[in-house]
Amino acid sequence: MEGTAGVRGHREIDLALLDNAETLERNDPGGMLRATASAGAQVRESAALAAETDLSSLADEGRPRAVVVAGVGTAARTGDILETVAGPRCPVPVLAHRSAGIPGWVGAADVVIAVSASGRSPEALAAAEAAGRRGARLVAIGAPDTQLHALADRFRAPFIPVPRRAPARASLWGLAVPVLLAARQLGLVKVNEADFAETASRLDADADRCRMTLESFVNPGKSLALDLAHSVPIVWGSSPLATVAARRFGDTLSANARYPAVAGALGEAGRGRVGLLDGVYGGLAEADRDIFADPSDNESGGPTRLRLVLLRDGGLAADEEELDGEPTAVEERRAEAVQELAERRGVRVSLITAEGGSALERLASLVAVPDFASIYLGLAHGFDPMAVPAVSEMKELVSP
Ligand SMILES: O=P(O)(O)OC[C@H]1O[C@](O)(CO)[C@@H](O)[C@@H]1O
Repeated sequence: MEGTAGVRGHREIDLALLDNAETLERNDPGGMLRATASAGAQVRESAALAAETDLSSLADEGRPRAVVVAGVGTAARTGDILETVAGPRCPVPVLAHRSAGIPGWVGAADVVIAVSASGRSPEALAAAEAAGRRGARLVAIGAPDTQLHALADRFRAPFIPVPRRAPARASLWGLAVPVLLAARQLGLVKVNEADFAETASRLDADADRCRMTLESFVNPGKSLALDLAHSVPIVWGSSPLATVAARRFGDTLSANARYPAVAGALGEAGRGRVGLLDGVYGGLAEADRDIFADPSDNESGGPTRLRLVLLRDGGLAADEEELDGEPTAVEERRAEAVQELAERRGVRVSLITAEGGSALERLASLVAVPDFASIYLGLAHGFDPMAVPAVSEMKELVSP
């Protein structure tokens, strides 16, 4: 056993590196920061490309029985986004399906949205193939001139092109917008042009606040990265929408920063995982913290500690949602409670509160800064945030 594959970077973070734009640029040869900063542009570009695609056949047979968004990784996250933006009033079930093919019950009454940034994930391809064979309505979304595109053509299904940006996780917004537009065509989600425009502006503004030339103390992406340095991040979302953002942060922390993270819904966590706060990395690790130490100094020599990242929806959810979903007040009380629990145990908390009017814009406001934080955290450890050796090796090992 060799045991050194994938070993790059350094265990201790390099604080100086974060404020050196030239080094940041050099250590990000693939341009992950730039690709992430294009989120707002992706929203505009995808909205325009989707508008050029004839989606009328999707609505021909009326409202479907269910919608399956099929893909893996970032592609599947677009299904979570659709589910949360459609909200509790969505008249049909929306399912993000992450394994190859589609569930056995899917048939002619359903719609399958097959998503793959590369246009060749086996999961999306198998889903498109199965949907076509079973007579389900199909729409495919991803890189043009790919296997997925060819499958859509074969089944005479609409294909919405999303120009390729490697890797897929840098294309979240470019992929999510066509999924929402396909669902809008089916009458399942209320999202309008103003929502897209405001979301794009929000993403632009956050990218500007997180730009590499801006120093850590005024750059929310860099300061969140510093908050998380040498910790085990626990990312909880206060609402279903914030939970999608929390899971997205779990994805990017793993891939860009190579940090383990526990990510999910605070409601669920409150019945079990919140116990982590009492444990070896929680209260026990905090018990012997030097109370005079600089709180911004994540001492690398000390014990590994939890860092709670709480993503709060901010009580902005439309009142009408309360009729069907969980009352906002309950979510807010829970968010207050977990902050209190953390404080009692000395566990540090990073808080991000959603801003904006529409669900999509609020989601963007919870995703943008964490996206940058994951990249800065990886860069501070000397990792190339774009090229992840374990992911490439995994692909090689499983390919036939
Ligand atoms: O649908 P795609 O573009 O092939 O990507 C699916 C997933 O596979 C990966 O590329 C990793 O293998 C992820 O980054 C991505 O989310």
